Amino acid sequence: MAASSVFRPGLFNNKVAIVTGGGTGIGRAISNELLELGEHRRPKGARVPRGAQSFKAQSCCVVISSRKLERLEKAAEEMREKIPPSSPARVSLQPCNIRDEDEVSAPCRRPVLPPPSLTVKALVSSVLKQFGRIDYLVNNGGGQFSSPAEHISSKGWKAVVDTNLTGTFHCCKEVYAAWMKQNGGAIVNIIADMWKGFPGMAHTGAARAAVDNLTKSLAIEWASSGVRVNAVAPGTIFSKTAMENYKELGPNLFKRSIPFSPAKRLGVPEEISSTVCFLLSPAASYISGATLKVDAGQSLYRSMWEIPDHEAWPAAPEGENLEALRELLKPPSKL
Ligand SMILES: CCC/C=C/C(=O)SCCNC(=O)CCNC(=O)[C@H](O)C(C)(C)COP(=O)([O-])OP(=O)([O-])OC[C@H]1O[C@@H](n2cnc3c(N)ncnc32)[C@H](O)[C@@H]1OP(=O)([O-])[O-]
Ligand SMILES: NC(=O)C1=CN([C@@H]2O[C@H](COP(=O)(O)OP(=O)(O)OC[C@H]3O[C@@H](n4cnc5c(N)ncnc54)[C@H](OP(=O)(O)O)[C@@H]3O)[C@@H](O)[C@H]2O)C=CC1
Repeated sequence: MAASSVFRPGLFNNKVAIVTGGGTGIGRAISNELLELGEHRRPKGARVPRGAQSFKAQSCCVVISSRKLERLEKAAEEMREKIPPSSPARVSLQPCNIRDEDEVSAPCRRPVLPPPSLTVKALVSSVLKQFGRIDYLVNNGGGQFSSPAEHISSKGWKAVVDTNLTGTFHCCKEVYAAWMKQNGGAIVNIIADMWKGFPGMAHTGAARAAVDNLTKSLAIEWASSGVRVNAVAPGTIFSKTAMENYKELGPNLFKRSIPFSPAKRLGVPEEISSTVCFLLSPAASYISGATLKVDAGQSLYRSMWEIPDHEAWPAAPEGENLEALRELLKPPSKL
């Protein structure tokens, strides 16, 4: 049988992608997949086939972007080391805080070292200057902290909503205005398993549900420009960086999540990146406005939030049904 028609050699050749949060965790796996650096695609012990084409096939220019320059530099260097000399794949980095839409800090005219942190507008214009096109946008940069809703400060709420909802909107809007409106393209938004609410992370649940809805609106508004907009909702996905975000709570938070997955294991970023690349690829040419859950069924299963036993609930209305229920719940009479 011929090689997979979904990820055939050269699928992403000459395309340009922006991956926010592209230097760590899920974003790193997406970037690797687009650059075809994914060792995981090769079964253990399998020999590289003659010509080795299939393993550097999805050569693409990937711009990884997030706030922390050092992280980006390290990630870009590691990725570059893996790109075979014969491959046209390129990785470029650009610090940017997706919360900043406009040219608050104007980009420098001459290249400077280190690159300045750009606003979203400046990021998009810099990528267009450098590569001349933007075929794909992956809105993966984001996150949150864990807290009961009653303890989330207004500043904390805004930080999470600004990052995950407004940041995603900024990136979609700017890439559309500056390139995709005239030239088409594909956008994938990373959201979360917030289908049963997100107790313990209410801010992110609200922001991600909003992005799910935004995905649908943009899919329709931008269809006539040939822009497809989809989302991916991951289950609990382990990476060191994701865990470290929760500081000392991290290890326990991720370990504790295992029984709540029908798979009885956590996912890894490479199990998300394949779906994202599918949605970007021509294999998904008839898919828009969709959110794909990549969670082993977690969203259909148990919630991690424990509700303690309590008697605070409003009483049920009196009547024969309540009487029967009381009868059922009566402790068995002693003989
Ligand atoms: C396991 C489950 C599934 C996993 C899902 C994942 O997504 S894994 C992937 C996980 N990866 C990520 O999540 C990566 C990205 N995540 C982040 O960068 C942060 O989580 C962020 C989104 C809050 C932004 O943070 P930032 O530093 O840029 O924002 P800032 O400095 O502007 O702060 C604003 C305000 O927010 C508040 N506040 C902040 N932290 C806490 C806290 N721990 N506690 C309480 N409150 C907190 C605080 O009020 C603070 O102001 P203050 O009181 O200090 O004046
Ligand atoms: N891991 C999981 O279980 C799940 C993850 N997700 C989501 O998937 C995405 C990737 O997470 P994951 O890889 O797991 O965790 P990471 O913590 O490794 O990734 C988060 C990335 O987002 C970047 N980022 C955060 N804030 C901003 C910002 N304001 N502007 C630009 N970039 C930003 C971070 O880089 P920097 O700090 O340099 O800015 C980092 O690269 C996130 O949106 C996350 O919430 C959703 C569901 C589950």
